[in-house]
Amino acid sequence: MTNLIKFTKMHGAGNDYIYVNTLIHHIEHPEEIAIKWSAPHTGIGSDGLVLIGKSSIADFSMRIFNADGSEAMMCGNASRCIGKYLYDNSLTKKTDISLETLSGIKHLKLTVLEGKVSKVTVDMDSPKLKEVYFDGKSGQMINHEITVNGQTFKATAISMGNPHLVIYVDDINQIELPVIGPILENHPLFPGRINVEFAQKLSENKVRMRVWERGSGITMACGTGACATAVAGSITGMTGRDVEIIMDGGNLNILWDEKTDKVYMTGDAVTVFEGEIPL
Ligand SMILES: N[C@@H](CCC[C@H](N)C(=O)O)C(=O)O
Repeated sequence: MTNLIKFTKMHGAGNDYIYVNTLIHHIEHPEEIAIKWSAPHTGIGSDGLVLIGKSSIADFSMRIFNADGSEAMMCGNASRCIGKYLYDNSLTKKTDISLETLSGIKHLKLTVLEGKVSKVTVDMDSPKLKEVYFDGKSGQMINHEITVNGQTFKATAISMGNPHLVIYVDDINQIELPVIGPILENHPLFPGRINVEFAQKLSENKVRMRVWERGSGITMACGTGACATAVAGSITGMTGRDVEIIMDGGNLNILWDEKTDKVYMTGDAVTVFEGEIPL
């Protein structure tokens, strides 16, 4: 008998994932399923697969797999969508939800409009600048010069639970993201690969950003990437600590709180459709 799996396609700022409630359906090999279902022509089409599950240390848990099947530690846009999924499907009545991720417990604050979640603020915890994810050495990488295809960029590495390389440029339209993105993702400085954000300051509190995601390529938005971009903007003196990040698929508001050192991300969460697919 065919095992039909119920899924929900959701997006946050255009970053789209397939969501499965593992309280109902067990997914044995998520790495393989993520590749199969994310394929645009032969699958459902998405930036990856997100599994919602139970947790012994938080209200629920999240696992996130990129379109190439690699598992990531954290996903900002998916964490907001999970908040919507849980509330809109009556899996919780809470509007403050704790979510276990591979990078720790995150706290979600839901805004409910006419019985449905319209936006979510996530406490993304403190950014880390000294995490060992580049070059096998610890230490900071702030405005570090990296040359790719004859172009030299000033890059800042930040972990928001997952690794990001943020590069501020004068004109983002001059950046050939499909060419430069994969080179930086796989640069020898980053043995674990890295997410790459190109950013252009529009004003003290507005930044245009485009992303090349590790394991998924160009996506319309990246929540952790938006947080890293705001933090990099602030530490390099480009922006303030309260910034709107404008991406291809939508905007996110990022606040890096001076008192607590925590980063708060606020944005939409949208249900696109529900379906069933054979495993
Ligand atoms: N789109 C995400 C991040 C997904 C994981 C990332 N590609 C990685 O491998 O670290 C977000 O919204 O944060």
